[in-house]
Amino acid sequence: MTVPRSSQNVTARSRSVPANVGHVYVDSEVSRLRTVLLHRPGPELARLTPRNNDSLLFDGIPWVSRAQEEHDAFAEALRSRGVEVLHLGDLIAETLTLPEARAELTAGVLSDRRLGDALRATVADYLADQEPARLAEVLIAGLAHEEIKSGGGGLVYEMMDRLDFVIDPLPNLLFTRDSSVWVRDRVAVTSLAMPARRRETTLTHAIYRHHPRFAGTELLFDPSLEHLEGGDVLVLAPRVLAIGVGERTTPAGAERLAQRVIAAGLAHTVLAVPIAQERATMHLDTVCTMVDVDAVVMYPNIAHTLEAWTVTELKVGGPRPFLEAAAEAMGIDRLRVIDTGLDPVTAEREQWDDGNNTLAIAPRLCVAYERNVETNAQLERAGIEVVRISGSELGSGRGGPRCMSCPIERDPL
Ligand SMILES: NC(=[NH2+])NCCC[C@H](N)C(=O)O
Repeated sequence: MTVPRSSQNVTARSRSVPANVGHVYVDSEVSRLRTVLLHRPGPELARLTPRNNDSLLFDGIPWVSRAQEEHDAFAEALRSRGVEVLHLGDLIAETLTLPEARAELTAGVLSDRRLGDALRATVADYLADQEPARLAEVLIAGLAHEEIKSGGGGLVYEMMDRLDFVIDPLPNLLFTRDSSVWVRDRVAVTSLAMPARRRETTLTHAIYRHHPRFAGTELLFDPSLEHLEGGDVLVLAPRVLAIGVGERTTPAGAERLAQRVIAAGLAHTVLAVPIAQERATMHLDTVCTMVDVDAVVMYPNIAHTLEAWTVTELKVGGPRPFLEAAAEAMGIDRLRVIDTGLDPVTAEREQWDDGNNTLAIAPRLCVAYERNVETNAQLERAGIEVVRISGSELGSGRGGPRCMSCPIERDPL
């Protein structure tokens, strides 16, 4: 397997990463974005085949080099607007230079019960031989049976197909939104619901606890807790969160995060928003993202039927219309919905292609996939500047600019 460009750069870049620079602060969806975590896709995408793409949560087989070009353009669109872009692959490789973190991440992979003792010992030896950048690549792209020479004489290795995975690949790492989420100066390392994604949070968990850049950061949530995914968490306004509850985040996950942010004084109100439990609406951010301090772009077919339960320190109330509950919690008269005015079929097509999944760089300035022509035109008519990126390959994983980004620092509102 060839080493992707991102990994080749790891050592060069790692030397320049200063420890714990600046404060970390996210208390809005839209204020000026300063630092964001992305993942440049690499060889993990080349593991996708028509046999495994469904279980690996991709709707097609992406053309890897084109996906990388699209992603580079996305990163450049952010960088050229003054946003610092951190790459998950670099952070993992840097974290792996620390013996304690390396031991923890290796143990995480080796605890897979499918391995059995003999193969586990062989994989342990294989991993021990890899330098940090290559080990990071293995943890991300996985390892196939054919890449290791023997199985230590055990049954598991003998019975595997040569193309089976000894370590599963993580193609959905691309969607950095889901595996961690920042609320003010703390980070919630999430608890991912789908088996294909669970191991992602061993990586984010290790980064936030070991990487010097994040030294001293308190964790709000960890992967052993109830299911919660970052795509479901929206910071509507300072101290106001919305949490989608559906295919990925459970009511218990939403309740746990609500308790914690309220107890820590990071939020006074948390809205729990039920969304249809289906692939097209796997996270709240597939149907609704913020584009201004008081405006959202929303899937028109549900905009006026979405509901919310309101959780405060004192009580749980609801359900009521989401738009009403949100405006009240945010202390504004009205949460504007950018009326995409689309016919139901266009709306459904563009929702599927992540038309509602925009990433705000600043109020009224967002990144969106170019293919959602109608939604973008309506955003512009409503005064929102749209930075268009192509996503024909990236989109095959069903995620747009918001899913592919984890804001670490935004200016205070
Ligand atoms: N925040 C998001 N909407 N993320 C999209 C994640 C897509 C990914 N293929 C999954 O199914 O998990």
